[in-house]
Amino acid sequence: MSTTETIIRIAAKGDGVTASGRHVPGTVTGDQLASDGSIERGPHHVDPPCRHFPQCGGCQLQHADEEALRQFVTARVVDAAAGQGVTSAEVLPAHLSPPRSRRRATLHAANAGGGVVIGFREEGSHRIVAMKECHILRPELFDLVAPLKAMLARRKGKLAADISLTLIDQGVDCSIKGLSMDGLSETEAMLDFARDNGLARLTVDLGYGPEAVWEPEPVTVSLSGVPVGFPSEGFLQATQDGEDTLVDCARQWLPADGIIADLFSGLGTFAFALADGRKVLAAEAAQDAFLACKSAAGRSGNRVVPVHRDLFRNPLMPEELDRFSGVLLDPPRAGAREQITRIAESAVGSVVYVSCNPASWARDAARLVEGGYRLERVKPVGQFRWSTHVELASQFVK
Ligand SMILES: C[S@@+](CC[C@H](N)C(=O)[O-])C[C@H]1O[C@@H](n2cnc3c(N)ncnc32)[C@H](O)[C@@H]1O
Repeated sequence: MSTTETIIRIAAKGDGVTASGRHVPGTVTGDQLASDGSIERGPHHVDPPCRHFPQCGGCQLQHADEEALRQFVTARVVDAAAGQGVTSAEVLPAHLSPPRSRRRATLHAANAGGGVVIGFREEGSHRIVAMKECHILRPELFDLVAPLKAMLARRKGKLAADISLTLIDQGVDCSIKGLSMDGLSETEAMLDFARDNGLARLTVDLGYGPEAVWEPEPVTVSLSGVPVGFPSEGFLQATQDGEDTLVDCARQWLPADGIIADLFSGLGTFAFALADGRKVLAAEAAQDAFLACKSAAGRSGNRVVPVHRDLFRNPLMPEELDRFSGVLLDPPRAGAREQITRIAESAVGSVVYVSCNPASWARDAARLVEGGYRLERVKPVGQFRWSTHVELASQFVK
Protein backbone atom coordinates (compact mmCIF):
# COMPACT_ATOMS: atom_id res chain seq x y z
CA MET A 1 0.00 0.00 0.00
CA SER A 2 1.34 3.47 -0.79
CA THR A 3 0.84 5.45 2.41
CA THR A 4 -0.28 9.01 2.00
CA GLU A 5 -1.38 10.14 5.43
CA THR A 6 -1.26 9.23 9.12
CA ILE A 7 -4.08 9.77 11.60
CA ILE A 8 -2.61 12.17 14.15
CA ARG A 9 -5.53 12.63 16.59
CA ILE A 10 -9.14 11.77 17.33
CA ALA A 11 -11.57 14.67 16.88
CA ALA A 12 -14.28 15.65 19.38
CA LYS A 13 -16.93 13.56 17.61
CA GLY A 14 -14.70 10.47 17.40
CA ASP A 15 -13.36 10.59 13.81
CA GLY A 16 -9.65 10.16 13.20
CA VAL A 17 -8.01 13.26 11.68
CA THR A 18 -4.94 13.54 9.44
CA ALA A 19 -2.38 16.36 9.50
CA SER A 20 -4.14 17.87 6.48
CA GLY A 21 -7.41 17.98 8.43
CA ARG A 22 -9.12 15.06 6.71
CA HIS A 23 -11.71 13.35 8.98
CA VAL A 24 -11.84 9.55 8.65
CA PRO A 25 -14.51 7.68 10.64
CA GLY A 26 -13.44 4.45 12.32
CA THR A 27 -9.75 5.32 12.62
CA VAL A 28 -7.50 6.10 15.56
CA THR A 29 -4.20 7.88 16.12
CA GLY A 30 -1.40 6.03 14.31
CA ASP A 31 -3.56 4.44 11.58
CA GLN A 32 -2.26 4.88 8.03
CA LEU A 33 -4.46 6.02 5.21
CA ALA A 34 -3.54 4.92 1.67
CA SER A 35 -4.25 6.87 -1.49
CA ASP A 36 -6.83 4.22 -2.51
CA GLY A 37 -8.77 4.93 0.71
CA SER A 38 -7.76 1.70 2.45
CA ILE A 39 -6.70 1.89 6.09
CA GLU A 40 -3.79 0.12 7.69
CA ARG A 41 -4.26 -0.24 11.42
CA GLY A 42 -1.67 1.37 13.65
CA PRO A 43 -0.54 0.21 17.11
CA HIS A 44 -3.51 1.82 18.91
CA HIS A 45 -6.24 0.27 16.75
CA VAL A 46 -7.89 -2.72 18.48
CA ASP A 47 -10.80 -5.04 17.73
CA PRO A 48 -13.96 -3.61 19.29
CA PRO A 49 -15.18 -5.94 22.07
CA CYS A 50 -18.90 -5.55 21.29
CA ARG A 51 -20.78 -6.99 18.32
CA HIS A 52 -23.00 -3.87 18.19
CA PHE A 53 -20.11 -1.49 17.54
CA PRO A 54 -20.20 0.88 15.62
CA GLN A 55 -23.98 0.76 14.93
CA CYS A 56 -24.98 1.27 18.57
CA GLY A 57 -24.86 4.93 19.64
CA GLY A 58 -23.75 3.96 23.17
CA CYS A 59 -20.04 3.86 22.17
CA GLN A 60 -17.98 5.74 19.59
CA LEU A 61 -14.41 4.64 20.38
CA GLN A 62 -14.28 0.89 21.01
CA HIS A 63 -11.63 0.56 18.31
CA ALA A 64 -9.18 2.71 20.32
CA ASP A 65 -6.81 1.15 22.86
CA GLU A 66 -6.39 2.40 26.41
CA GLU A 67 -3.56 4.78 25.48
CA ALA A 68 -5.48 6.34 22.59
CA LEU A 69 -8.57 6.74 24.78
CA ARG A 70 -6.54 8.43 27.50
CA GLN A 71 -4.92 10.74 24.93
CA PHE A 72 -8.33 11.60 23.50
CA VAL A 73 -9.84 12.46 26.90
CA THR A 74 -6.81 14.56 27.84
CA ALA A 75 -6.67 16.40 24.50
CA ARG A 76 -10.36 17.32 24.70
CA VAL A 77 -9.74 19.15 27.96
CA VAL A 78 -6.34 20.68 27.15
CA ASP A 79 -7.40 21.79 23.64
CA ALA A 80 -10.66 23.34 24.91
CA ALA A 81 -8.68 25.37 27.44
CA ALA A 82 -6.04 26.36 24.85
CA GLY A 83 -8.84 27.52 22.52
CA GLN A 84 -9.77 30.07 25.21
CA GLY A 85 -6.15 31.03 25.87
CA VAL A 86 -6.02 29.10 29.16
CA THR A 87 -3.18 26.76 30.15
CA SER A 88 -2.95 24.53 33.18
CA ALA A 89 0.22 24.47 35.27
CA GLU A 90 -0.24 20.70 35.63
CA VAL A 91 -2.26 18.17 33.62
CA LEU A 92 -2.80 15.01 35.69
CA PRO A 93 -3.11 11.56 34.10
CA ALA A 94 -6.63 10.96 32.79
CA HIS A 95 -8.92 8.61 34.69
CA LEU A 96 -10.84 6.10 32.54
CA SER A 97 -13.72 4.09 33.95
CA PRO A 98 -13.34 0.35 33.29
CA PRO A 99 -15.73 -1.70 31.12
CA ARG A 100 -19.10 -2.63 32.70
CA SER A 101 -18.98 0.15 35.29
CA ARG A 102 -21.79 2.49 34.13
CA ARG A 103 -24.44 2.60 36.83
CA ARG A 104 -27.05 4.68 35.03
CA ALA A 105 -28.39 4.65 31.48
CA THR A 106 -31.52 5.41 29.49
CA LEU A 107 -32.52 2.70 27.03
CA HIS A 108 -35.29 2.86 24.47
CA ALA A 109 -37.95 0.28 23.65
CA ALA A 110 -40.22 -0.03 20.61
CA ASN A 111 -42.07 -2.58 18.53
CA ALA A 112 -40.14 -3.82 15.53
CA GLY A 113 -40.53 -6.80 13.21
CA GLY A 114 -43.39 -8.27 15.23
CA GLY A 115 -41.44 -8.15 18.52
CA VAL A 116 -39.91 -5.68 20.94
CA VAL A 117 -36.44 -4.16 20.69
CA ILE A 118 -34.60 -2.59 23.62
CA GLY A 119 -31.27 -0.80 23.49
CA PHE A 120 -29.49 2.45 22.75
CA ARG A 121 -30.32 4.35 19.57
CA GLU A 122 -28.07 4.34 16.53
CA GLU A 123 -25.91 7.43 16.26
CA GLY A 124 -27.96 10.28 14.72
CA SER A 125 -31.04 8.11 14.19
CA HIS A 126 -34.20 7.01 15.96
CA ARG A 127 -33.51 3.37 15.16
CA ILE A 128 -32.91 1.25 18.25
CA VAL A 129 -30.12 -1.35 18.20
CA ALA A 130 -31.48 -4.54 19.80
CA MET A 131 -29.06 -5.03 22.69
CA LYS A 132 -27.70 -8.56 22.97
CA GLU A 133 -24.59 -7.63 24.91
CA CYS A 134 -23.23 -4.47 26.47
CA HIS A 135 -19.68 -3.75 27.61
CA ILE A 136 -20.36 -0.46 29.36
CA LEU A 137 -23.34 -1.17 31.64
CA ARG A 138 -23.00 -2.68 35.09
CA PRO A 139 -24.20 -6.32 34.82
CA GLU A 140 -27.08 -5.54 37.25
CA LEU A 141 -28.48 -3.15 34.60
CA PHE A 142 -27.79 -5.31 31.56
CA ASP A 143 -29.39 -8.34 33.24
CA LEU A 144 -32.74 -6.51 33.18
CA VAL A 145 -32.84 -6.13 29.40
CA ALA A 146 -34.20 -9.64 28.69
CA PRO A 147 -36.88 -9.56 31.46
CA LEU A 148 -37.94 -6.05 30.37
CA LYS A 149 -38.27 -7.26 26.81
CA ALA A 150 -40.36 -10.27 27.88
CA MET A 151 -42.64 -8.08 30.01
CA LEU A 152 -43.12 -5.48 27.24
CA ALA A 153 -43.69 -8.16 24.56
CA ARG A 154 -46.81 -9.34 26.42
CA ARG A 155 -48.43 -5.93 26.14
CA LYS A 156 -50.82 -5.00 23.35
CA GLY A 157 -50.63 -1.94 21.12
CA LYS A 158 -47.85 0.34 19.93
CA LEU A 159 -44.79 0.70 22.11
CA ALA A 160 -42.39 3.66 22.29
CA ALA A 161 -40.92 3.91 25.77
CA ASP A 162 -37.81 5.32 27.46
CA ILE A 163 -36.41 3.21 30.27
CA SER A 164 -34.02 4.75 32.79
CA LEU A 165 -32.03 2.37 34.96
CA THR A 166 -29.92 3.45 37.94
CA LEU A 167 -28.07 1.23 40.38
CA ILE A 168 -28.66 2.46 43.94
CA ASP A 169 -28.31 1.04 47.48
CA GLN A 170 -31.33 -1.32 47.27
CA GLY A 171 -30.74 -2.55 43.68
CA VAL A 172 -31.94 -1.18 40.36
CA ASP A 173 -34.24 1.84 40.19
CA CYS A 174 -36.24 1.51 36.95
CA SER A 175 -38.29 4.34 35.51
CA ILE A 176 -40.42 3.88 32.38
CA LYS A 177 -41.83 6.77 30.34
CA GLY A 178 -44.32 6.48 27.50
CA LEU A 179 -46.25 3.37 28.62
CA SER A 180 -49.94 3.13 29.29
CA MET A 181 -51.25 0.78 31.96
CA ASP A 182 -54.62 -0.40 30.70
CA GLY A 183 -56.50 -2.55 33.13
CA LEU A 184 -55.59 -4.78 36.00
CA SER A 185 -53.67 -7.41 34.05
CA GLU A 186 -51.12 -4.89 32.70
CA THR A 187 -50.64 -3.42 36.16
CA GLU A 188 -50.17 -6.90 37.61
CA ALA A 189 -47.65 -7.80 34.90
CA MET A 190 -45.61 -4.74 35.82
CA LEU A 191 -45.69 -5.60 39.52
CA ASP A 192 -44.70 -9.21 38.78
CA PHE A 193 -41.79 -7.95 36.71
CA ALA A 194 -40.64 -5.66 39.55
CA ARG A 195 -40.96 -8.38 42.21
CA ASP A 196 -39.48 -11.24 40.14
CA ASN A 197 -36.41 -9.15 39.30
CA GLY A 198 -35.94 -7.72 42.78
CA LEU A 199 -36.19 -4.09 41.63
CA ALA A 200 -35.50 -1.42 44.21
CA ARG A 201 -38.25 0.70 42.65
CA LEU A 202 -40.40 0.81 39.53
CA THR A 203 -41.71 4.20 38.45
CA VAL A 204 -44.09 4.69 35.56
CA ASP A 205 -44.82 7.99 33.88
CA LEU A 206 -48.16 7.82 32.09
CA GLY A 207 -47.89 11.44 30.99
CA TYR A 208 -48.82 12.99 34.34
CA GLY A 209 -45.41 12.80 36.02
CA PRO A 210 -43.56 9.85 37.59
CA GLU A 211 -45.51 7.53 39.90
CA ALA A 212 -43.82 4.79 41.93
CA VAL A 213 -45.81 1.58 41.52
CA TRP A 214 -43.27 -0.61 43.36
CA GLU A 215 -40.94 0.43 46.18
CA PRO A 216 -40.77 -2.18 48.93
CA GLU A 217 -38.56 0.06 51.07
CA PRO A 218 -37.58 3.73 50.66
CA VAL A 219 -34.74 3.95 48.15
CA THR A 220 -31.44 5.64 48.92
CA VAL A 221 -28.04 6.23 47.40
CA SER A 222 -25.09 6.38 49.78
CA LEU A 223 -22.79 9.34 49.21
CA SER A 224 -19.57 9.08 51.22
CA GLY A 225 -21.44 6.71 53.52
CA VAL A 226 -24.48 8.97 54.02
CA PRO A 227 -27.73 7.43 52.72
CA VAL A 228 -29.67 10.05 50.74
CA GLY A 229 -33.24 9.53 49.47
CA PHE A 230 -33.00 9.03 45.71
CA PRO A 231 -35.56 10.96 43.59
CA SER A 232 -36.73 9.11 40.48
CA GLU A 233 -34.17 9.77 37.71
CA GLY A 234 -32.09 11.84 40.14
CA PHE A 235 -28.55 12.81 39.15
CA LEU A 236 -25.70 10.49 40.07
CA GLN A 237 -22.15 10.50 38.66
CA ALA A 238 -22.11 7.88 35.88
CA THR A 239 -19.73 5.44 37.61
CA GLN A 240 -18.69 4.86 41.22
CA ASP A 241 -14.97 5.07 40.32
CA GLY A 242 -15.65 8.33 38.43
CA GLU A 243 -17.39 9.74 41.51
CA ASP A 244 -14.50 8.61 43.73
CA THR A 245 -11.94 10.24 41.42
CA LEU A 246 -13.77 13.59 41.32
CA VAL A 247 -14.42 13.51 45.06
CA ASP A 248 -10.72 12.77 45.78
CA CYS A 249 -9.69 15.81 43.73
CA ALA A 250 -12.17 18.01 45.62
CA ARG A 251 -11.00 16.69 49.01
CA GLN A 252 -7.33 17.24 48.22
CA TRP A 253 -7.61 20.57 46.46
CA LEU A 254 -9.96 22.46 48.78
CA PRO A 255 -8.79 23.86 52.14
CA ALA A 256 -9.16 21.38 55.01
CA ASP A 257 -10.86 23.93 57.25
CA GLY A 258 -13.29 26.83 57.12
CA ILE A 259 -16.59 26.73 55.25
CA ILE A 260 -16.88 25.37 51.70
CA ALA A 261 -19.61 26.32 49.21
CA ASP A 262 -20.76 23.38 47.05
CA LEU A 263 -22.66 25.00 44.16
CA PHE A 264 -24.98 22.92 41.92
CA SER A 265 -24.76 20.35 44.69
CA GLY A 266 -27.47 17.88 43.58
CA LEU A 267 -28.00 15.20 46.23
CA GLY A 268 -24.72 16.15 47.95
CA THR A 269 -22.09 14.01 46.19
CA PHE A 270 -19.36 16.52 47.08
CA ALA A 271 -20.97 18.14 50.12
CA PHE A 272 -21.08 14.91 52.17
CA ALA A 273 -17.52 14.02 51.11
CA LEU A 274 -16.18 17.43 52.12
CA ALA A 275 -18.00 17.62 55.46
CA ASP A 276 -15.22 15.74 57.26
CA GLY A 277 -14.06 18.56 59.51
CA ARG A 278 -15.36 21.28 57.20
CA LYS A 279 -18.77 22.91 57.19
CA VAL A 280 -20.40 22.86 53.73
CA LEU A 281 -23.12 25.04 52.25
CA ALA A 282 -24.80 23.02 49.46
CA ALA A 283 -26.78 25.11 46.93
CA GLU A 284 -29.11 23.40 44.45
CA ALA A 285 -32.14 24.49 42.38
CA ALA A 286 -33.95 21.16 41.86
CA GLN A 287 -36.53 20.90 44.65
CA ASP A 288 -36.44 17.10 44.96
CA ALA A 289 -32.64 16.94 45.15
CA PHE A 290 -32.51 19.82 47.65
CA LEU A 291 -35.12 18.18 49.92
CA ALA A 292 -33.39 14.78 49.77
CA CYS A 293 -30.04 16.37 50.64
CA LYS A 294 -31.63 18.39 53.44
CA SER A 295 -33.27 15.46 55.16
CA ALA A 296 -30.13 13.29 54.81
CA ALA A 297 -28.02 16.11 56.30
CA GLY A 298 -30.51 16.44 59.17
CA ARG A 299 -30.53 12.68 59.89
CA SER A 300 -26.78 12.21 59.65
CA GLY A 301 -26.08 15.21 61.89
CA ASN A 302 -23.08 16.18 59.81
CA ARG A 303 -22.06 19.68 58.86
CA VAL A 304 -23.89 20.09 55.54
CA VAL A 305 -26.30 23.02 55.24
CA PRO A 306 -28.43 22.69 52.06
CA VAL A 307 -30.04 25.78 50.50
CA HIS A 308 -32.59 25.87 47.71
CA ARG A 309 -31.30 28.43 45.23
CA ASP A 310 -31.34 29.05 41.49
CA LEU A 311 -27.71 29.95 40.78
CA PHE A 312 -28.41 31.13 37.22
CA ARG A 313 -30.89 33.78 38.33
CA ASN A 314 -29.56 34.33 41.79
CA PRO A 315 -25.83 33.49 41.92
CA LEU A 316 -23.85 33.88 45.14
CA MET A 317 -22.46 37.44 45.09
CA PRO A 318 -18.77 38.31 45.71
CA GLU A 319 -19.42 39.48 49.28
CA GLU A 320 -21.22 36.19 50.07
CA LEU A 321 -18.49 34.15 48.39
CA ASP A 322 -15.76 35.88 50.38
CA ARG A 323 -17.02 34.16 53.55
CA PHE A 324 -15.93 30.74 52.22
CA SER A 325 -12.48 29.21 52.45
CA GLY A 326 -13.16 27.44 49.13
CA VAL A 327 -15.83 27.02 46.46
CA LEU A 328 -16.68 23.88 44.50
CA LEU A 329 -18.97 24.05 41.50
CA ASP A 330 -20.32 21.28 39.27
CA PRO A 331 -22.84 22.93 36.94
CA PRO A 332 -24.94 21.37 34.13
CA ARG A 333 -23.55 21.12 30.58
CA ALA A 334 -24.26 24.77 29.78
CA GLY A 335 -21.73 25.86 32.40
CA ALA A 336 -22.23 28.59 35.00
CA ARG A 337 -21.75 31.93 33.25
CA GLU A 338 -23.52 34.10 35.86
CA GLN A 339 -22.03 32.36 38.89
CA ILE A 340 -18.53 32.32 37.42
CA THR A 341 -18.65 36.07 36.77
CA ARG A 342 -19.35 36.58 40.48
CA ILE A 343 -16.62 34.17 41.55
CA ALA A 344 -14.17 35.97 39.24
CA GLU A 345 -15.01 39.21 41.10
CA SER A 346 -14.58 37.59 44.53
CA ALA A 347 -11.51 37.07 46.70
CA VAL A 348 -12.08 33.33 47.34
CA GLY A 349 -8.62 31.77 47.34
CA SER A 350 -9.50 28.27 46.12
CA VAL A 351 -12.04 27.18 43.48
CA VAL A 352 -12.60 23.62 42.28
CA TYR A 353 -14.61 23.42 39.06
CA VAL A 354 -15.97 19.99 38.10
CA SER A 355 -17.43 19.87 34.60
CA CYS A 356 -19.18 17.51 32.19
CA ASN A 357 -18.48 19.77 29.20
CA PRO A 358 -14.93 20.91 28.35
CA ALA A 359 -16.27 23.66 26.01
CA SER A 360 -18.40 25.51 28.59
CA TRP A 361 -15.76 24.87 31.27
CA ALA A 362 -13.05 26.44 29.09
CA ARG A 363 -15.21 29.51 28.48
CA ASP A 364 -15.83 29.85 32.24
CA ALA A 365 -12.14 29.16 32.97
CA ALA A 366 -11.16 32.11 30.77
CA ARG A 367 -13.41 34.34 32.89
CA LEU A 368 -11.77 33.15 36.08
CA VAL A 369 -8.33 33.82 34.59
CA GLU A 370 -9.44 37.33 33.56
CA GLY A 371 -10.55 37.79 37.17
CA GLY A 372 -7.04 36.99 38.44
CA TYR A 373 -7.26 33.19 38.97
CA ARG A 374 -4.61 30.72 37.87
CA LEU A 375 -5.44 27.23 36.62
CA GLU A 376 -3.27 25.11 38.93
CA ARG A 377 -4.18 21.59 37.80
CA VAL A 378 -6.70 19.68 35.80
CA LYS A 379 -7.73 16.01 35.90
CA PRO A 380 -9.46 14.70 32.74
CA VAL A 381 -12.06 12.01 33.53
CA GLY A 382 -13.56 9.54 31.05
CA GLN A 383 -16.54 8.15 33.00
CA PHE A 384 -18.39 7.45 29.78
CA ARG A 385 -15.88 4.91 28.54
CA TRP A 386 -15.61 4.53 24.75
CA SER A 387 -17.82 7.59 24.24
CA THR A 388 -16.88 11.13 23.22
CA HIS A 389 -18.36 12.50 26.44
CA VAL A 390 -15.54 13.91 28.59
CA GLU A 391 -15.51 15.25 32.15
CA LEU A 392 -12.90 16.88 34.37
CA ALA A 393 -11.97 18.34 37.74
CA SER A 394 -9.90 21.52 37.88
CA GLN A 395 -8.36 23.70 40.55
CA PHE A 396 -8.12 27.49 40.34
CA VAL A 397 -6.31 29.65 42.88
CA LYS A 398 -6.11 33.39 43.48
C1 LIG B 1 -23.89 17.96 36.90
S1 LIG B 1 -25.12 17.94 38.14
C2 LIG B 1 -24.09 17.85 39.57
C3 LIG B 1 -24.77 17.43 40.83
C4 LIG B 1 -23.85 17.09 41.99
N1 LIG B 1 -22.77 18.04 42.13
C5 LIG B 1 -23.30 15.68 41.88
O1 LIG B 1 -22.12 15.52 41.57
O2 LIG B 1 -24.04 14.74 42.11
C6 LIG B 1 -25.65 19.60 38.06
C7 LIG B 1 -26.65 20.01 39.12
O3 LIG B 1 -26.99 21.38 38.91
C8 LIG B 1 -28.36 21.55 39.23
N2 LIG B 1 -28.81 22.80 38.58
C9 LIG B 1 -29.18 22.98 37.29
N3 LIG B 1 -29.50 24.27 37.07
C10 LIG B 1 -29.32 24.92 38.26
C11 LIG B 1 -29.47 26.26 38.68
N4 LIG B 1 -29.91 27.20 37.83
N5 LIG B 1 -29.18 26.58 39.96
C12 LIG B 1 -28.75 25.64 40.82
N6 LIG B 1 -28.61 24.34 40.50
C13 LIG B 1 -28.88 23.98 39.23
C14 LIG B 1 -29.00 20.29 38.70
O4 LIG B 1 -30.27 20.09 39.29
C15 LIG B 1 -27.96 19.24 39.10
O5 LIG B 1 -28.23 18.74 40.38
